[in-house]
Amino acid sequence: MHARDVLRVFLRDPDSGSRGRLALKSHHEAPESSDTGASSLPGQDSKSREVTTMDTTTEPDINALREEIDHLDAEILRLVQRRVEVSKIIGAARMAAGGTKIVHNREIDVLNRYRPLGTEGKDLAMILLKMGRGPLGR
Ligand SMILES: C=C(O[C@@H]1C=C(C(=O)O)C=C[C@H]1O)C(=O)O
Repeated sequence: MHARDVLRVFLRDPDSGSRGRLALKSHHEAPESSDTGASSLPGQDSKSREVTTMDTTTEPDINALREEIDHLDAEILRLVQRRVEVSKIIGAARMAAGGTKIVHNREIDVLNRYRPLGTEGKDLAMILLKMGRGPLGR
C-alpha cells in the first residue's frame, strides 16, 4: 500500500444511522501538472466523477455516490447489451459457416477473466456467456 494511502472512517451513514464503518481506499493524487491547472478537491479525482477519498470528519455524500451508482449501472447495462449483440453476431456467423455453437477455449478465457470477482465472478461470466450464445445443450 502506498504511503499516501488514507484510512477512511465513515462516522455515520445518514440513511441507516449505522456507525463505525471502516474502509481502506487508495488515495489518488492529482497529476503533478494538471491540464486545467485547477487543484482537485479532497475526495474527488480530478479526471472523473469518482469519489476516491474521505477524511475522518465528513460523512460520505450518499446522494453523490448514488448518482455515481446510477451512472455505473447505465454504463454496465449498455456494455452488457453490446456484448450480447457482438457474441450473437459471432455465433451466427460461425454456425452459418458450419461451425459449432460454442468455442470452449474462448469461454474458458472469459471465465478466467472474471476470476478476480470470486464465485460471483464465475456466475457473472456464465450469465454473460449464456446471454450471448444461449443455454448449453440445445
Ligand atoms: C463470441 C463467441 O462465441 C461464443 C460466445 C463467447 C462469448 O460470449 O464470449 C465465447 C465463445 C463462444 O462460445 C466467440 O467465439 O468468440
